[in-house]
Amino acid sequence: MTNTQVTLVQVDNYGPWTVTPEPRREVDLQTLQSRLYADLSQLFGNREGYVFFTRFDNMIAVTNGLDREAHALIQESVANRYPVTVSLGVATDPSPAAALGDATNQLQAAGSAQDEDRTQILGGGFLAGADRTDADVQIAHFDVIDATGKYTDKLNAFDSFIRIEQGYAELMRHMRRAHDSLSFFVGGDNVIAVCPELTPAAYRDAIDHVAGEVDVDLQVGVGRARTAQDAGMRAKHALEECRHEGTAVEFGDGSHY
Ligand SMILES: Nc1nc2c(ncn2[C@@H]2O[C@H](COP(=O)(O)OP(=O)(O)OP(=O)(O)O)[C@@H](O)[C@H]2O)c(=O)[nH]1
Repeated sequence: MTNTQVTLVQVDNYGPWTVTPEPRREVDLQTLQSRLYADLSQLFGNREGYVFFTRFDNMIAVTNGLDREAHALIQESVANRYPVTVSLGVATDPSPAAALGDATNQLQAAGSAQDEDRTQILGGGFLAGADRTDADVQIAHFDVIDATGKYTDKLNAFDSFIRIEQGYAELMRHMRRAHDSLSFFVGGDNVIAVCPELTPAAYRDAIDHVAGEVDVDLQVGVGRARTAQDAGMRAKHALEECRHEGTAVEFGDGSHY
């Protein structure tokens, strides 16, 4: 069974800050948001975690291996570097969607995202070292088949973007509803999904669903490991197998579909 530790990162009281004392320049907000994401990617990444930008004011991380102390250090580092602080809600569950639900409850129970007195919350449960296994995290790396030939080299950049985003929107909804998974666009034509223990048939179902609904063809490599980064790297190698073998689903352990 998987056991995913998920951390919800929420920028404290960000909405009011963006308009106080008057609306701040959008370019400055974009710069702050992308730099904060870059720093968090390194801070979590140096400790074998993954973080996804989602809405920027809320980001979602897979943090197996990061204990309370590591989270507190990340929080302190952000507070020292930025004019904003972050709250962190943490939870573990075999289902990534359920873990995120519990992590979210930690912050919602402490107050509103726009409560000026609710800052730097660090709440929740961490996966104890003794309970960790080499199969706690399952990550799927999806990619659009021949996005360059079908879209990038044929359509203008915005229409290519629409196609890719449609594929992503359909995939993320389906993976959330049918398979309790959290899927994140990571750039280009790539989506990384954090999943419970799913079979090759479940991934085949997701690929067929997206092809049927929005006519975007996907392939996926799946990896399983102790940490997000190891699972993610295995997924990338499995995706290379898809490319070489012409298969739609590869698990890296030889099972494919
Ligand atoms: N974040 C991320 N982006 C990637 C990765 N690999 C490729 N990309 C992005 O995806 C774009 C398309 O690259 P590919 O997926 O290799 O190209 P493709 O034309 O779809 O070819 P096939 O995937 O072999 O069918 C690149 O320009 C990158 O932006 C990856 O591992 N991670």
